[in-house]
Amino acid sequence: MEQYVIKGGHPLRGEVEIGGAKNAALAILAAAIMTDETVTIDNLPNVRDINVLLQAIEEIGAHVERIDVHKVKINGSFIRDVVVDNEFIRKIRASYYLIGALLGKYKRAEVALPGGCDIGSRPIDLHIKGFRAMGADVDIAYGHVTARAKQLNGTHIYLDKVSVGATINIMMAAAMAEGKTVIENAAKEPHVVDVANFLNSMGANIRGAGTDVIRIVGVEKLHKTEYSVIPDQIEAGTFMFAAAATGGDIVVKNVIPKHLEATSAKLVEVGCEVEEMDDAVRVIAPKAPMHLQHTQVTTLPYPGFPTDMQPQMAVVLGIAEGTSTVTESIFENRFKYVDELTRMGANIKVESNIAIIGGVNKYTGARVNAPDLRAGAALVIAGLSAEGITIVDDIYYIERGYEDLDRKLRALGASIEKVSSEKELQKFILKVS
Ligand SMILES: CC(=O)N[C@H]1[C@@H](OP(=O)(O)OP(=O)(O)OC[C@H]2O[C@@H](n3ccc(=O)[nH]c3=O)[C@H](O)[C@@H]2O)O[C@H](CO)[C@@H](O)[C@@H]1O
Ligand SMILES: C=C(OP(=O)(O)O)C(=O)O
Repeated sequence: MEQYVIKGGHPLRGEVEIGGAKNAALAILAAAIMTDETVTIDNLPNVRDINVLLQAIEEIGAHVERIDVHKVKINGSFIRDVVVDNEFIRKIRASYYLIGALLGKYKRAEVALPGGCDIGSRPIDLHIKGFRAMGADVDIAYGHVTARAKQLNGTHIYLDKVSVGATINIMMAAAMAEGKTVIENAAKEPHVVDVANFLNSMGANIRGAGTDVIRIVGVEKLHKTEYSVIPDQIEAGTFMFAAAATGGDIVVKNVIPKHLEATSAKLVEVGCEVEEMDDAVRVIAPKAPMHLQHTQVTTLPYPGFPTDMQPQMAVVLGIAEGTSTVTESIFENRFKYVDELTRMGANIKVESNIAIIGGVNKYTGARVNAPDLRAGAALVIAGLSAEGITIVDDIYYIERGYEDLDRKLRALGASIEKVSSEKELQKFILKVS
């Protein structure tokens, strides 16, 4: 089992390059099978979830050619099967996009129920409501979602909750349905816009992505394209908070600063300087962490503060002066890092969906478990700012969504190593002691 071992206390300095957005790339890879022509996708993050989805696409017959670790060519004309299931695909969330993609193209799909981080109950009722409204029969049995339609028809759908997954999934199916679909109360996240742009580059007719009403006129066929995925706002934000927690000064490159506005605003509230450039942001943190100031944050759909940044922000607030609150309004089980952080000296009380955080002077190193992807990243940040050695177990979760996190942090001056044995762990400890 691999672990991160971190010797805290080094302010991050220098430049870091951000990769492609995992949550955009996953949907785009699924959508790529909707044409029989070859699609080239660049700026993919080289992370576990992407590789799992590519394998699943290959297993149903699509040709996947790896140009390099960030670029693939996909040809969906060889697909012979619409049943998607293996032990890995069951663990990722974005498998659900294959329902929309296969249903749109072949009018039938059978896909294992999605997994993903255990951050709440995460139903897919809105996805199903959308497919049914387009005329599909949808059943869930034996751990599979089965959807079939003689013909998919455009429809008018109101999403009762703002859902990224349902918005994108319905948009994909509707791209090849008969007639016009209107999605109301749609999610506005940058990756929704990126998937719409990708589909449009294949000949789809989607308007309004990025607003809360998306209009799609179905087309009969989609065609080849070459596309580059947008930068990952969550990876970028994670580095920005890591700079804040360590009293650092970093330039985060290859980002779209507009996508980072909520994160930047919160960093300014806690006392950091944030400088926006064309495709980069610089974060300059106050030198001693306790010079950070308390604040309040509530997670909300975009353009609100992202739930995927909530644990990382909480770690920063844990070493800020005064009492802060973090309200999680999207997922009911996203405070699983609190017990771990408490073992590092944090003072956090959770009441319902609110974490009340009393700032402490510093964290102290401990052995902690990554309970999920972003909580794991948050514990790495805590380790970077802590006194002493922190060992983060279960980094499998972190690698679902971060490419080379340890290498990128080391390039910023952090003392962090990925180890896979007790011997390697002891060697690192000896080296840094
Ligand atoms: C692979 C991927 O892109 N994952 C992201 C996606 O997850 P995911 O697509 O699962 O999240 P949604 O935006 O759909 O969920 C938002 C809220 O709607 C609820 N809901 C959703 C669908 C549904 O059919 N019924 C329902 O009740 C969810 O339980 C949640 O409370 O968006 C989340 C919110 O930005 C992010 O945290 C995840 O990183
Ligand atoms: C929750 C996340 O991913 P998933 O939806 O794939 O579990 C995330 O990216 O933070």
